[in-house]
Amino acid sequence: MAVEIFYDDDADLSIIQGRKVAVIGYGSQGHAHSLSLRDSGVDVRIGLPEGSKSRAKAEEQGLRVLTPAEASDEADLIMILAPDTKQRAIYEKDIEPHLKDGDALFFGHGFNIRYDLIKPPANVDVAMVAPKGPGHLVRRQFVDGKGVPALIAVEQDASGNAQALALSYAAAIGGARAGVIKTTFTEETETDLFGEQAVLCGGASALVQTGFEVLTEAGYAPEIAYFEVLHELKLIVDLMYEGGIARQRYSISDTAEYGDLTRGPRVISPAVKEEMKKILGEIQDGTFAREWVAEDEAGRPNFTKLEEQGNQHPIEETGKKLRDLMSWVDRPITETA
Ligand SMILES: NC(=O)C1=CN([C@@H]2O[C@H](COP(=O)(O)OP(=O)(O)OC[C@H]3O[C@@H](n4cnc5c(N)ncnc54)[C@H](OP(=O)(O)O)[C@@H]3O)[C@@H](O)[C@H]2O)C=CC1
Ligand SMILES: CC[C@](O)(C(C)=O)C(=O)O
Ligand SMILES: [Mg+2]
Ligand SMILES: [Mg+2]
Repeated sequence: MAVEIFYDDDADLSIIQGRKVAVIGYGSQGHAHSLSLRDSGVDVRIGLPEGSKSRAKAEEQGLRVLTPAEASDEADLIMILAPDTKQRAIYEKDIEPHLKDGDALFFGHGFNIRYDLIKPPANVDVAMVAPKGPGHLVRRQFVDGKGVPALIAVEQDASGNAQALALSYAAAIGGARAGVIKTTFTEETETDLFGEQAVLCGGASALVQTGFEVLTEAGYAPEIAYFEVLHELKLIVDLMYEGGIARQRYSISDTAEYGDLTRGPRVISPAVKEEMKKILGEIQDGTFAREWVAEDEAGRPNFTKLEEQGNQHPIEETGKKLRDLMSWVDRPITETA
């Protein structure tokens, strides 16, 4: 099915400039949206609980910080950029009581609507602006005059103008410089979860760690293994980003390309594809969402254990030592958050 893609010329920035926006949360996405909205001439306030460690960062950037309830009450567009597992409680306590006719409730990811965790009233617009990239790069690219593509979706169009509002918001954070695709909450949620689990985060991290293990367990130097499977991965992916897999293959040696063509499918074998399909099925039927919500409610025991195991992986120690010797590589994640 053909998608609709919108660019800056299709967006009317004055729509979002006429709204009072509350951004709930000031983490990876929250800081990027808030600062870029402000730089685009939008009236923004931040909603954070008293005692939140993000408060100082937002205030240092000159943003007005209120509690989530105060920010929701004052605003007529509320963008929820708190962690997905916290959103339902925040919505019920701090947002829902303050929703008025004509308000808009915005999300940066469709999880809570797709899995029926939040059920907004009929008198508000419900829409999504989901950048297809990490928040710190959403902000960095905006500042550099570029943009990260974004998806927009409208779940509920109470005003009759929700799509134009979402597109205007997306343009204000730089998304329409790169392209804004119209989708649904369901399509965004399922493809985003699949992408991060199977390819971008889960798949890539496991590929790199396993490649490092195979080389070092065979007696090769960890420093060489690190450069080979992690550092150089960025340089190879940069070529894919610029010109697709074809450009990557144009730049590498024909020896590498023959290995790529014949060995790649042995690593990502039909069994791996079957596992990817299973993972997609668990996303589609709600198994993953139920598991993640229950894990969070239990205090994240498995998450914490696995995160710690990842931090202890030998590739991290080797990488830190090498990155410290390349001043241009280990740049601060962002100047702002
Ligand atoms: N990370 C990313 O790049 C992407 C994220 N998204 C989506 O964006 C949303 C936000 O994710 P992300 O930016 O990663 O989140 P982060 O974990 O980076 O930041 C969460 C923010 O919410 C704050 N917070 C925690 N509890 C509350 C509360 N009760 N009330 C108000 N604020 C609270 C945190 O404050 P404190 O400092 O006190 O913890 C923090 O500022 C999610 O829906 C996610 O799926 C979408 C695309 C990409
Ligand atoms: C790839 C992970 C992501 O979906 C993102 C940065 O887009 C996320 O949820 O953080
Ligand atoms: Mg994503
Ligand atoms: Mg995601």
